[in-house]
Amino acid sequence: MTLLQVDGVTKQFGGLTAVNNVSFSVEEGQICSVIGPNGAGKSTLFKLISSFLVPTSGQVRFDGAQVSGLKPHVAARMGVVRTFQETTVFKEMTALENVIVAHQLGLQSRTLGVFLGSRLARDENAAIRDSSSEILDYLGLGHVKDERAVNLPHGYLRALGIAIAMAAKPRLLLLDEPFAGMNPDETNRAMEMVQGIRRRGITVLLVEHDMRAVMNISDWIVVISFGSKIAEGKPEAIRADEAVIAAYLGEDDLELGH
Ligand SMILES: Nc1ncnc2c1ncn2[C@@H]1O[C@H](COP(=O)(O)OP(=O)(O)OP(=O)(O)O)[C@@H](O)[C@H]1O
Repeated sequence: MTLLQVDGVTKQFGGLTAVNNVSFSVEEGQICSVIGPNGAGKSTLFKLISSFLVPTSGQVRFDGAQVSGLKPHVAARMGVVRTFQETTVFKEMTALENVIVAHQLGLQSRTLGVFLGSRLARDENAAIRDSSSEILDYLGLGHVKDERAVNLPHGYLRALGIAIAMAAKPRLLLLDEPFAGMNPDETNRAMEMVQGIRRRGITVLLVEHDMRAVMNISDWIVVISFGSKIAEGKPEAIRADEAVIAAYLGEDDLELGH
């Protein structure tokens, strides 16, 4: 079943067309990656899909409903959740407290805090704590859950950003360059984490520069260059695609996953 449909999406900034009539779809249960050289328009496309930018033309549909133009938190409530940058992690709080707060923020917007102080609220708080612990355990962060975020190494902080997004119970999780700045060990752990997220039944769309990681974990890859889609397909086909190879020529990290 098609979960996400990107339909002829274009974004112009003044005279510059950052994303040019891009269409593709993501099937439920897949890991789909959007890749492209520097400045190709990946970040812009990511923001268009996560409703942080409104397309100049075209639309994004999720589970049949239009999400482009909605406020990001409304799209999130529908199940389209993006990871949060490290800056939105509360550095002085522990990893567990961060995920609990993320759960509570979601809950607050649903119930307006009407249960506050009630027995139901206490039960709900216990459930939130359990669910938060479970997410951290699942993502391999169980042993650092009582560590303050400020003390966590880079890779763990990234994983915590994913844990925070998981608290919003996504159907589609959008990951913005999840492997950027990671060493090979961290990248391997992060790749396992993404596969684990999919095993939980969550569809994953990631935007990434790191070809190697993308080749290893993706079911489907969409390649953009200068704002336009130049190829899409399975990793083996993308690796051999001449337009893709040409687009990446001259990049420092030309690594088509070999
Ligand atoms: N808010 C904006 N205003 C004007 N131009 C923008 C804006 N955001 C992006 N651009 C331009 O759109 C083009 C695509 O940028 P974008 O950041 O989406 O590319 P990218 O593929 O994510 O690049 P990178 O891999 O370097 O992050 C670039 O030329 C960029 O300068």
